[in-house]
Amino acid sequence: MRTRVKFCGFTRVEEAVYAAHLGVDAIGLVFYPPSPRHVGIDRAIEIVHALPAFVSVVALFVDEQEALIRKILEQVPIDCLQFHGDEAPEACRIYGKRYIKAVRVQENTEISKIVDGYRDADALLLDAYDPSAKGGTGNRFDWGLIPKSCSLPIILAGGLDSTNAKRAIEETQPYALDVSSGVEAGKGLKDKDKMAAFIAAVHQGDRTINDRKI
Ligand SMILES: O=C(O)c1ccccc1N[C@@H]1O[C@H](COP(=O)(O)O)[C@@H](O)[C@H]1O
Repeated sequence: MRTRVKFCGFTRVEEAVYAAHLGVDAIGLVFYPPSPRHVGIDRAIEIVHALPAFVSVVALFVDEQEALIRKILEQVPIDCLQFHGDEAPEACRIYGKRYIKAVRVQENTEISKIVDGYRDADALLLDAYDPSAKGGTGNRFDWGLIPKSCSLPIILAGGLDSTNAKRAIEETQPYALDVSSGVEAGKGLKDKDKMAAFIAAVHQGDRTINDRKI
């Protein structure tokens, strides 16, 4: 088993290429204008074209207009969509693309019920709820709220960094980890050392769970 990793919120070509060379599985581009990590179409194209093969590109949207999503998809080679707002299942599937539905988890969130509506999603991303922001907050949520079994692969997000990634894997065994703030030098600027430390922590977590299975 290997836990996949997505680093989200790149705004610079060089940092995305560095992440790819560290072995990240996916890089996220934030097409949400209020975010400090927001990228425009031209910069997104530059970043995607600089990446080596076998690195997936995920486009993150928050309750975005269909026309703008379609415009971005026409111009930027995107592998997967990440819907981080209150998008209904029908709104997520109309593009005919792989998609990830993000859920911002609170004490009373009925994760299993939500999954029923998004059965055709490729994964369910669980992030911390924050009333003042839609994501990328660096906040964690209670991992005890994650269902023990789920019909969709779970991507764990929210406040991850190199100090808790290993434990996150050991305790929740997700399909993937997604991190933004925890590998940054400042909002929208990735830190090479933090990215490398995060990947190393994921390898350690994977070793522990693989050893347990032997
Ligand atoms: O990164 C953002 O700015 C962002 C904005 C709006 C919605 C989601 C956003 N990012 C996603 O938030 C989670 C958690 O991020 P963090 O590691 O806690 O900073 C992650 O899935 C990002 O893809």
